[in-house]
Amino acid sequence: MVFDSAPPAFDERAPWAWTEFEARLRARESRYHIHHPFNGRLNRGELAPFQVRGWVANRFYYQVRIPQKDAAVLAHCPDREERRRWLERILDHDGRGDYEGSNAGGIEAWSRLGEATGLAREDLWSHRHVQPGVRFAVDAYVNFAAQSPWEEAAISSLTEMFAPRIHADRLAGWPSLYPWIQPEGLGYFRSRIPLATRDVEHGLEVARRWCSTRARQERALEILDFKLDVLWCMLDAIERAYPDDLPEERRP
Ligand SMILES: O=C(O)c1cc(C(=O)O)c2c(n1)C(=O)C(=O)c1cc(C(=O)O)[nH]c1-2
Repeated sequence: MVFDSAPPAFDERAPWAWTEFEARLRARESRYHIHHPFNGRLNRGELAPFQVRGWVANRFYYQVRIPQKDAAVLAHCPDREERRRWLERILDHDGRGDYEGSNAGGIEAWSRLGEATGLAREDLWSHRHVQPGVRFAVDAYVNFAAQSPWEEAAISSLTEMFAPRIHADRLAGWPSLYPWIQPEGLGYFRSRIPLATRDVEHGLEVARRWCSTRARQERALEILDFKLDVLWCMLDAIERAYPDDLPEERRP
C-alpha cells in the first residue's frame, strides 16, 4: 500500500501537444487585467482626469522597472543568441540615442503620456503617487525574474499575448472619450503593438522548448497566473486609491 500511494519517481504523463499547450496559455486571457473593473471604466471613458492621471502615474512605476526585470533575465541567460534578442527589450524601454524622436524609448514615451494628461514631470519621475500595492506587485515581478531560470522569467512576460488588444482599445477610444488628453501622448500605445507581438513570438518559442514535460507545462501556467495576479493587484490598488469622491486636495 505504501508503494501505491507514493508519488511516482518520474512524471509518467505525456506532455500536451504544442497546440493544446498554447491554447491553454492563451485561455488565461480570461484573467487578464483587461477585464478588471477599473480598466473597464478607464476604457469606457468613465474616469475623471485625476483618476486617469493616477493610473498613468502608478503605471509609470511598472514602465521603469521593466528594463530592470529584463536585465535580470539577461543575467541568467547563458546563450549569446538569446541574449541578443532579449537585449532589444531593454532598449525598447530605455531608448537608443537621444531622448527625442521615435527612438527615445518607452519610458520617455510614457512620460510624454504623463505630460499629455497634465501630470508634472517631477510628479511622475519622483513616483510620489505610487501606491504601496502597486510597488509590491511590480517589485514581486522583478524579484521573480531575479530568482528564476531565465526561461521561467521569459514565460512570465507572456501576458503580452493579450496586450495588443488593450493598447488598441485605448487608441480607438481615448481621443473621443478623453479629448482633454493631447493625442501625441498616445504614441506609447501605438509603439507597443508591434513590439508586444515580436516579444510574444520569442516568449512562445522559449515556452515551447523549455516545457518539454507536463510538469513544466503546468509550471508555465502557474507562472502566467502569477503574472496575471501582478497586473490585477496593480489595478486593485489604483482603483482603491482614486475613488470618485476623493477630496480635491488629494487628487493627482
Ligand atoms: O498596458 C498594458 O496593459 C500592458 C500590459 C503588459 C503586460 O501584459 O504585462 C505590458 C505592457 N502594457 C507594456 O507596455 C510593456 O511594455 C510590457 C512589458 C511586459 C513584460 O512582461 O515584459 N509586459 C508589458
